[in-house]
Amino acid sequence: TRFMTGFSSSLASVSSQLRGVVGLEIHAQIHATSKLFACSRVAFCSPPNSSVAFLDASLPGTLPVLNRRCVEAAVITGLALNCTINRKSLFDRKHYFYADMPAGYQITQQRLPIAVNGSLIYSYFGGRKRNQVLSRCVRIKQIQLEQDSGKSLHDDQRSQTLIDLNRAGVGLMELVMEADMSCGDEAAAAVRELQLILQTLGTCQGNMSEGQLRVDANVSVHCPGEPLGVRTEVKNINSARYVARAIDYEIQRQKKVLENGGIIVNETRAFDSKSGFMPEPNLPPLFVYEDEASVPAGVNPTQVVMIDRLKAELPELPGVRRARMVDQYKILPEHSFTLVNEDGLTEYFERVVRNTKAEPRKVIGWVMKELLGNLNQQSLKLAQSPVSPEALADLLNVLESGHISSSAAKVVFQEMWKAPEKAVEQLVKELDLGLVSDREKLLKICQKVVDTHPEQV
Ligand SMILES: Nc1ncnc2c1ncn2[C@@H]1O[C@H](COP(=O)(O)OP(=O)(O)OP(=O)(O)O)[C@@H](O)[C@H]1O
Ligand SMILES: [Mg+2]
Ligand SMILES: [Mg+2]
Repeated sequence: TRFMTGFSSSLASVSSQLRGVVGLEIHAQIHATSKLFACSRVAFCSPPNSSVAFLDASLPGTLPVLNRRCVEAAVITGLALNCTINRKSLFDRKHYFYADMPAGYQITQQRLPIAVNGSLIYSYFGGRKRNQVLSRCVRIKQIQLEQDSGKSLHDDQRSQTLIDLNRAGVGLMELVMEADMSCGDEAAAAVRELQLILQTLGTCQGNMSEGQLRVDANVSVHCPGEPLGVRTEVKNINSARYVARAIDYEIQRQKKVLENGGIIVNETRAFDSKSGFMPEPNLPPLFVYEDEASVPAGVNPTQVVMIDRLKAELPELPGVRRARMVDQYKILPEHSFTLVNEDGLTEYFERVVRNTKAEPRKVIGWVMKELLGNLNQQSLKLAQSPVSPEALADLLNVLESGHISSSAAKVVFQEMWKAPEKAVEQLVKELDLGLVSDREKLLKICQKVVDTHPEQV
């Protein structure tokens, strides 16, 4: 008995030291009109098998032709994630047998991927009360180009499996992250930040529920300072919330298994088997060039991917934009997150600021409270707002000039929402909300109040 007690208490103390370790692999469908190696369209809601090139169906005699747009998307994404772009990368075949992969292999980049050694900086609300903005960094091991598979559709009534090849051959970027995270919240925040970056770049539409962004979570537990534990893999998670839940569940499960003296088994399916790679014989090495000067003679510079050109066209990334908002307009970091998360909201805010004398810090209050409040209440998108940034700026100018009080301005805003065709001045007049500044008039009003209230006087 004494032995058993001692044994279980030492296991319990091991368990309390155990920490989760998380590494993500993320598949992002490249936003392009055609597929990675064929001219068939990338179509999301079209009828099954209506967008299938001979290559997608693996007809004999077909050969892959690389889509330049997909390479550019991977390079742009790599640049935005601080990666080194490999001037030369290679394609490989990964063999496995699945009904929705008619060739029996996937073309991917196993040996030498297009981008390596990057990083993703993300923030999340943590701390005891979850009200602290914590900043983290996860290393990106690599970004590889590869083909998506088709889809198997199971018809239970007829007990049949049907194949839809519309998705077969769509370009994917697989982003492999190092196992730098430790819980579901971190992973979910990293996925959200990546989603925002991809959407800003336009390299992936990032709609998770439509499968445009799919997450595989690798999870293990270990005691800090000791080697990493055996990982298990939860595949194809299609929402950031599920990423957090699946990971936290898996960390708890593994802790319990170890606590009860069990071992973690590497649960990777046959689909992932490491065997079965070979160099793709139908595709030459992929070269990208630094600038025009580095393009070899005889190669048409309009037909190649040039890094300096893509770099010059990179948009302002979410992290940079948030920092600029805080710095330039002296707004709260929380508000900078809201501005960047809502499509077009930064532009709206900046347009108001440009057109008004009101301080940016005042403007942000109106945008966060009145504008977003009304939009949320009516489940409207920003683009559907009846009040334009210029109209809000007009209102704030009238408020600044002292013609109306701030509570009256709020009433006017609600009226503008209902009647966007009316100008601010007109509404102020109609509602009789203007502040009286005529001394004579004010005296008369005061005298009348005094005269009619002798007792109080
Ligand atoms: N002990 C560990 N605990 C948690 N995550 C880990 C651990 N070891 C590796 N990982 C993560 O597992 C992932 C491995 O991905 P990688 O693509 O290299 O291989 P794979 O999962 O075997 O291949 P596939 O692409 O077929 O799934 C990386 O995101 C890495 O960070
Ligand atoms: Mg992988
Ligand atoms: Mg994996």
